[in-house]
Amino acid sequence: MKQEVHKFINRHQLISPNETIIVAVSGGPDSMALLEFLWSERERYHIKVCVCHVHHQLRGSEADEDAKYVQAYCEGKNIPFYQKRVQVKEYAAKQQIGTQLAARELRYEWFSELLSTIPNSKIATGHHGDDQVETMLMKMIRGSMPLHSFGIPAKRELGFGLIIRPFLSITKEEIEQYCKEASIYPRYDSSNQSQTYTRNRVRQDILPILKRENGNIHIHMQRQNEWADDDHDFLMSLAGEVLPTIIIEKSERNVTISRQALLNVVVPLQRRLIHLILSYLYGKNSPLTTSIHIEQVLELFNREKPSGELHLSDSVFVRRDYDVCHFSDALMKTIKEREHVLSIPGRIFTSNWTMEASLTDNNEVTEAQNQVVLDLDAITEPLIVRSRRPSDRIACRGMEGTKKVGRLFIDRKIVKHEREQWPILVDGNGQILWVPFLHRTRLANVGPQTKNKLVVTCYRQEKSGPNTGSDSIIGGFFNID
Ligand SMILES: Nc1ncnc2c1ncn2[C@@H]1O[C@H](COP(=O)(O)OP(=O)(O)OP(=O)(O)O)[C@@H](O)[C@H]1O
Repeated sequence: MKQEVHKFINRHQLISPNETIIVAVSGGPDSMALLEFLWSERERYHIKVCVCHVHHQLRGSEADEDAKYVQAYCEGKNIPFYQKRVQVKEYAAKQQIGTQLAARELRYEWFSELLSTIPNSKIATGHHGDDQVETMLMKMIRGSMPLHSFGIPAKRELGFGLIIRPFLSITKEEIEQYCKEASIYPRYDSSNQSQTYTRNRVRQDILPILKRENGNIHIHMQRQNEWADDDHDFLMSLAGEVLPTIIIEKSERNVTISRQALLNVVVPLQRRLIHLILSYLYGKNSPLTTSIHIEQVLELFNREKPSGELHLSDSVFVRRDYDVCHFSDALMKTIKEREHVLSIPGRIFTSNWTMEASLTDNNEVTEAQNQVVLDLDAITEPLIVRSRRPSDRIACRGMEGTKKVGRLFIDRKIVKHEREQWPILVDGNGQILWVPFLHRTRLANVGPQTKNKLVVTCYRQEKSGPNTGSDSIIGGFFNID
């Protein structure tokens, strides 16, 4: 096991002489093993080792015991120990994110602070090969793959420093064995056993089957990651060279390109060119630069219809006028606030949700909380998606007369700020067809007379933190892990 780790550290040049490695230790087996490993090998690498521990104040006395355990271990070996208490619950409520994500964001924020205060330092975490497999599987399941590798990177930038993961080439089992041999008796986090979190379901149900098929799956996935990154770097450098040849006009907030010039290059370069443009306009880590958005833009450019629009968010806009395509957020200012035309087929993204429309002849398609099925010929096109207005009323199915949309929100106890962002589907006459998850109109029902069956689906976009796959979209408004 030790040899594997040394090989991995050298291959990825994770550690350099005279550095201080700040080991992020939860008290669990992975980070305790990492601490023991780096501490015992500190002379070999000519490094200083210290420890940081975050007290999340989430698991009552269990968390107090974790902190005491790590501190006592460090005192026993004279390892410098840093600890910080963070208010996860308050932060999660303020940011409207899950506690797991809130804990992670606060942890990484402090890691970043430590990197700026401790000179020549790096943070090391205990992520291992099984974590790698789980992460990649989860991203594949959610469909949130970026263009580059989608696993945990062996090293990446964090604030002004680097975070490294020396254990990615070994398994959890090897770590447990190492702990035993080194007489380390780590703490076990009871929430790791819970089936509540998607990761734990992947860990407990899917991973064992894959490992039974091939115990080296973590190595194969790690290799896949590394190759994907090499390919991506190469393709990105090519895309950088091609970019000026497709641009017609560029300003701080707009990019205009030639569609034909884009479509003349191979598809992997097309994807990266769009990625470069979106990153230029909206920032490298913007959730608008994911494979899903890129796919949508390419779909718009490849359609038979010579013109069309795509709304990637409330303020981000792509428009095709024959061969000239505009990427802009300034253009949106001229459009009526928060009103979007939903093409059929088509999809609209905002920072919070995705609405998707298509025609189907599948008789199995049914309505669900996040899906409505309508007779297209009974409504006036175009379909419009917009936020609510005070005078909005809907002719709810199963009810007489009309009901105020505001009342629907109140009845379902939807909080005020969510109401403002809730998508509402309206037809060309301004008739409300659907308030996703709440009510549909009693009009435009599908029946034997229906020739064109329209399906509209609404997805809530998950909010996530840095490098957790901030691009993921999940099906279901309330399904946030
Ligand atoms: N409370 C914490 N304080 C410091 N570092 C932490 C803390 N929680 C997690 N980490 C770091 O992040 C890594 C991954 O976190 P995760 O919660 O996935 O841990 P884990 O797989 O249960 O690992 P461990 O066995 O080390 O707890 C850990 O190995 C550790 O390096």
